[in-house]
Amino acid sequence: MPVDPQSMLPWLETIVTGGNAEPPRALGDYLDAIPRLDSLADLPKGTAVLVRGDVDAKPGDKVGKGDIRLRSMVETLQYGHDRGWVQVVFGHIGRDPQQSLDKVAARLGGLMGADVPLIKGWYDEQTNTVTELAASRVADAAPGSILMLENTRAYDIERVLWKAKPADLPAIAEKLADFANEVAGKIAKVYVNEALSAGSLDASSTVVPAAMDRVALGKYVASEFEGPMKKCLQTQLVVFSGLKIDKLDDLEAMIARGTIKQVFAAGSLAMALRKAIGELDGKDVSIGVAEDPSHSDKPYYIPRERVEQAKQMVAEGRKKGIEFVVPVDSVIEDGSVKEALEASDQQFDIGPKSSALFEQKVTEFIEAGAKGAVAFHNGVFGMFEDPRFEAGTRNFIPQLKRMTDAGALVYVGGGEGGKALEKYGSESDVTHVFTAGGTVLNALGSEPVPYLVALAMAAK
Ligand SMILES: Nc1ncnc2c1ncn2[C@@H]1O[C@H](COP(=O)(O)OP(=O)(O)O)[C@@H](O)[C@H]1O
Ligand SMILES: O=C(OP(=O)(O)O)[C@H](O)COP(=O)(O)O
Repeated sequence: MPVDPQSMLPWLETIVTGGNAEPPRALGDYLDAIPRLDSLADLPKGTAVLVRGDVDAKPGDKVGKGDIRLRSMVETLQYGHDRGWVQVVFGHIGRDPQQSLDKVAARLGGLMGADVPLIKGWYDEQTNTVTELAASRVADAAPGSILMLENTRAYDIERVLWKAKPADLPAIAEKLADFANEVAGKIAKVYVNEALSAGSLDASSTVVPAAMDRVALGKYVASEFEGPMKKCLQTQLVVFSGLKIDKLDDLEAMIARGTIKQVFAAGSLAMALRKAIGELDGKDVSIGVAEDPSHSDKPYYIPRERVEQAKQMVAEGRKKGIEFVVPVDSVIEDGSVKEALEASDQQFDIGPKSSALFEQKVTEFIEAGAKGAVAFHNGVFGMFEDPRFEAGTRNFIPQLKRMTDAGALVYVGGGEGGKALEKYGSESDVTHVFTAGGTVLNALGSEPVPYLVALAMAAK
């Protein structure tokens, strides 16, 4: 059904405010509201179906390399192929709008044992229309075909919601409604989301469903949310690290769920927590340049309100018996190790005493009876791409294996944490590795996953 700009506006408000529901809906509520792939079993042969695909991949020289997200789509695409649907896979690759999906289309073709032609120039931003070329390629495709549209981020409209505030929405609602209607009118009116990692506010994930007659969750995405993701909602031990301080919101939401007993933190989060713990215990802890307002434009900067937030989290957490395990030393910019940072120091990794402390705390977790306990690991402990700052991350990966071997269920978020596991250990060291980073944090943390919000609305 075409969507008009008046109904697009509240739709967009819901998307950019992260659900906007009171009380906020839980992951399970969104999942219950969205049909699964089997609900489309009655679609006749030849039906065009848009598949929002997890195409942000870097296929290596052979199958199995860099294509895990593409392999995650195979079951859903095979299902549609067996029913003779014309499946049109679309999605983004990287953040550079010039990047092409040609290698991705070729690898997907290899995985499916079929040619997957890539349709370039499928949208005209001047006229805000799907091109005739793209429309006719889809209309003329034989039943069972799989086609791919070129990188959705080649078009500005795909990214127009990224920084949009509610006040900006009236001015863009019409254009986005036109976009959704064009795609529905000229490509397909049925939509499947099989893109676990597509967690940003891309129009292909959050706006196009508005004009669809029917939507469904793909096989892989549904099973990841229903299985491992729901299991992670019961985490007892969480390891959180990385550079993004807004992960503090996600950590707070995870703690609020009430199952967490131990928090291991490194990176920026640990800086905020170290400062907070120091202030609560009456000690003056410096976190170096991370608290220097002249660095407020830097990614490692920790605004004062984040320290206040961390203080509240620690104070309340301690009352509930939650243990916060934070670094006791840091590797700074020149590669040396310091226990107390000076005002001009920037930390790039945790130090050896911290690694020993983390190992000791994992031992305590195991000795307390880890069997069946859930551990969730996200991020990296330092700038691990540089050998001078990799030791903290490298030393912790074997701790994940120790927990797994002791019977714990260990889950690792994709993104950098997943890369570190691949580099210093192996997937078999843990229970499960997600093929997404940001989406997992959304699902477990403070904001709902935008595409689940969109699909739940579309399903209504
Ligand atoms: N001190 C640091 N601690 C953690 N990560 C850092 C640090 N300095 C730089 N980084 C970089 O930040 C990236 C990871 O941060 P982040 O984006 O928060 O994690 P993720 O992508 O897993 O969500 C890595 O590329 C890492 O090299
Ligand atoms: O690789 C991705 O996410 P991830 O690094 O959170 O796993 C996705 O393609 C999302 O990418 P984006 O953060 O550019 O939207």
